[in-house]
Amino acid sequence: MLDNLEMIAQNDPSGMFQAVYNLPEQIQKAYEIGRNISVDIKAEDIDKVVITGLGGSAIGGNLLRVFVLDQCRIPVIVNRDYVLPAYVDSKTLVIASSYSGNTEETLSAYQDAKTKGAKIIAITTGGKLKEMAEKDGYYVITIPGGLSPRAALGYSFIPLLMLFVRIGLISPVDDQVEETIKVLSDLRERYKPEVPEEKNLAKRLTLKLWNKLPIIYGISGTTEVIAERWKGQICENSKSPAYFNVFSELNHNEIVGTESPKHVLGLFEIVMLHDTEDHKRNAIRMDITKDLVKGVVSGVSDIYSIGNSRLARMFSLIYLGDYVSLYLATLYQNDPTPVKKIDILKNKLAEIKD
Ligand SMILES: O=P(O)(O)OC[C@H]1O[C@](O)(CO)[C@@H](O)[C@@H]1O
Repeated sequence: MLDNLEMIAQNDPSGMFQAVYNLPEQIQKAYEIGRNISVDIKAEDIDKVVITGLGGSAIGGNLLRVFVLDQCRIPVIVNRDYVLPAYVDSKTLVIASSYSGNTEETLSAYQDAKTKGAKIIAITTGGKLKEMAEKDGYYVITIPGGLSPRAALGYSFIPLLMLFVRIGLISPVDDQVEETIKVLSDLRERYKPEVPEEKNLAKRLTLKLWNKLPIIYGISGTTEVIAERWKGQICENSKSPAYFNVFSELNHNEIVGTESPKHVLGLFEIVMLHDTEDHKRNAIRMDITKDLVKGVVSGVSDIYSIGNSRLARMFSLIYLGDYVSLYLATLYQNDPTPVKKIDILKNKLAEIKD
């Protein structure tokens, strides 16, 4: 069914498949942008980093938070609100991340960062954020426009990673970026529409999730944000629901909610994301949980990261989720690009001034 290339083309008039296919090139360009960052902030000038953004931009920040967990000696926090926490001060680096540069919560948080006297860096394609940050004299990392924010994860994540290296918060990542580009370039030749179902993991997994409720499980400290990314991509690209949760937390509550109602649970199709750096006890928890829910839910699939470096493994899982969300969109006959409900919401919000 997913081998019908004409059907895929019809449901992707705006080229989201192409944007996903181009992720390795995007990461290469993002890396070059990152290498040219020339801020004069030093690690000793700051005692925490707050990345403020929404949706795809928040995911970029959140991936960074997890990526640096084993190295960075100061807290990295992601803020998705109009305001920043009270602990933001002159020793805080606030990174305002908005692909469009016009997301109202991010613009408001940017103003709050100014009021609180934080050190500020903006990452954006333009919009009001770039205008304000340049006028206020803050450093702006300008990334290329023309994509949906969720298709620009390379641009919203890699330059921030390079910024962390530049500031001295983490060690260089050049080899990891290189490996990531290689791994993704290989994976796209395995996941692309021309590869038939029997050889294409992305298509086979999509067929399991089709007409079901995808539940994506990650593990704290490794795949937690990737599970969230899968959920977001399925919702925005496929226009269908999906949920995610994280081990071990879900073992302390969600696991109990698997007895009734049976007809609803029977629609749950679980995807468990695995990584070589998962805490051993969490890996065991995943196995036990699988046994506990088998026969109750529709099915459980185990997906393993590919590659040696942390970065390559992270992106290998993200990439599969991106392709799955596009194939699901195809099966539901939805164009992955437009997000009409968000547009309606934004228009209604614009009518209401406070
Ligand atoms: O990166 P931006 O442009 O601030 O957008 C944030 C999020 O807002 C949306 O544009 C929708 O409101 C998402 O698609 C996006 O991920």
